[in-house]
This record gives sequence, C-alpha cells and structure tokens, in this order.
Amino acid sequence: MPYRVFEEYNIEVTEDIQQKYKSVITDLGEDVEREGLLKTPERAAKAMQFLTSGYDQDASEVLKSAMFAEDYQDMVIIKDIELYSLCEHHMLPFFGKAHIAYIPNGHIVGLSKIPRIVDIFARRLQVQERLTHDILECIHQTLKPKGVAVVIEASHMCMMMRGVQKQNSSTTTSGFRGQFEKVETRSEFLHLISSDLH
Ligand SMILES: Nc1nc2c(ncn2[C@@H]2O[C@H](COP(=O)(O)OP(=O)(O)OP(=O)(O)O)[C@@H](O)[C@H]2O)c(=O)[nH]1
Ligand SMILES: [Zn+2]
Repeated sequence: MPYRVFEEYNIEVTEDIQQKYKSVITDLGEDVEREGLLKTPERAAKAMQFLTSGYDQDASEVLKSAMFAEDYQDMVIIKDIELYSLCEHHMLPFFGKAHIAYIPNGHIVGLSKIPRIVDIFARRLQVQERLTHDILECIHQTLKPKGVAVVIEASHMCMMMRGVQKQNSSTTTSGFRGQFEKVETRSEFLHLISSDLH
C-alpha cells in the first residue's frame, strides 16, 4: 500500500517511546503522575510516530498509482501546498508552503498525488534543502516530465522559539530540472506563483 491511514499504531513501539517520554518529562522536573500529564507520554509517542510516518511510505509508488497518458504540453502548477515538517537538528517544526510545477512528457499525474508526496517527505526528520530535493527528484525520476520545479517557503520554530529568536524570517529553497533550467520557463513559473496572484 503506497500510503497508510494513520489510525493503528504499533503497540510495542508506542509503549517503548512512551516509557522514554516518561523519563524525559521527569528529567524536565515535571510529575508524570499528575492528572494532566498521565496520558501525555502516550499522546506524544503517537504524535511523533504520525509526524515521522513518511518513512514507511513510498512516494514513487504514490505517483505511479495515478499517472495517466495525456498529450498536455504546458506547465502544470500546484501552488500553496501547506507543509509541516520537523527539523532534524532540534526536532522542532518547520512549516510553510510548497509550490510545484511540471511540464508533462506524455503523462500527467493525479493532482492530489503532488501534495501527498510533499507530506510523505515532510513527515520525516528533515532539513528544508533535502525536503526540496527529495520532492524534486521523486517527480523527475518517476513521472519523467520535460521539467519540474519545486519552491518551498518555510519558517523554522527552532529559529523562532529559541536560538536566534527571529519571528519574521522565512527561508526559501528551490530546485529546477529539465526545461525549468531555462531562464524563460523558470521566470514564467516564478511569476505565476508570485504573491500578487494570491
Ligand atoms: N540549512 C538548514 N539549517 C537548518 C534547518 N533547520 C534548522 N537548521 C539550522 O541547523 C543549525 C544547527 O546548528 P548548531 O550550531 O549545531 O545548533 P544550535 O547550537 O542549536 O544553533 P542555534 O539554532 O544557532 O542556537 C542551526 O543553525 C539551525 O538554524 C534547515 O532546514 N536547513
Ligand atoms: Zn532546528
């Protein structure tokens, strides 16, 4: 199955992570036996499994499950795809939007599959650069389009809540393959996703 519905957690893994969270909460000086925290280790164990559930999913299979032969030659853009990931340095969230385009080469892909693969790569311990690259390469290698472009704009909680504590900075990463390596095609894409269209 290319993606799983996240309702059934592995009992043993949940129990194991839960015990570790109990120690962490205790080490932080809290009382794991107080009412408000009684179920917290289990909830946190489940939340972390969900937020890293992308490891168990095959993004390429997801794309392959909805590729259709079609003679459409122009740019397809899916923009403002919201994403939530975890930075691998602090395991704190980074979140923002992905804008993705491709130029078909005999096949189009079911539109929903693009946000699905964004989630699959985002639900892992990531850096924004690798997330951008993972999405780009998956589409490039699986759909084999004439071109693919990925832009991600994101804010990192590790830079907002702690560390340098910058609330308003955001980071943009991008990757281009095939026809998007040409300035005119890339410019058209960047123009079409630019904020004045929102
Ligand atoms: N390039 C990149 N860096 C990231 C990303 N997420 C977090 N970081 C950075 O990873 C770096 C880790 O640096 P360290 O010096 O080891 O960690 P630190 O002492 O917690 O650093 P500060 O955040 O500066 O306090 C920090 O500069 C973070 O801002 C990301 O997606 N991409
Ligand atoms: Zn971080």
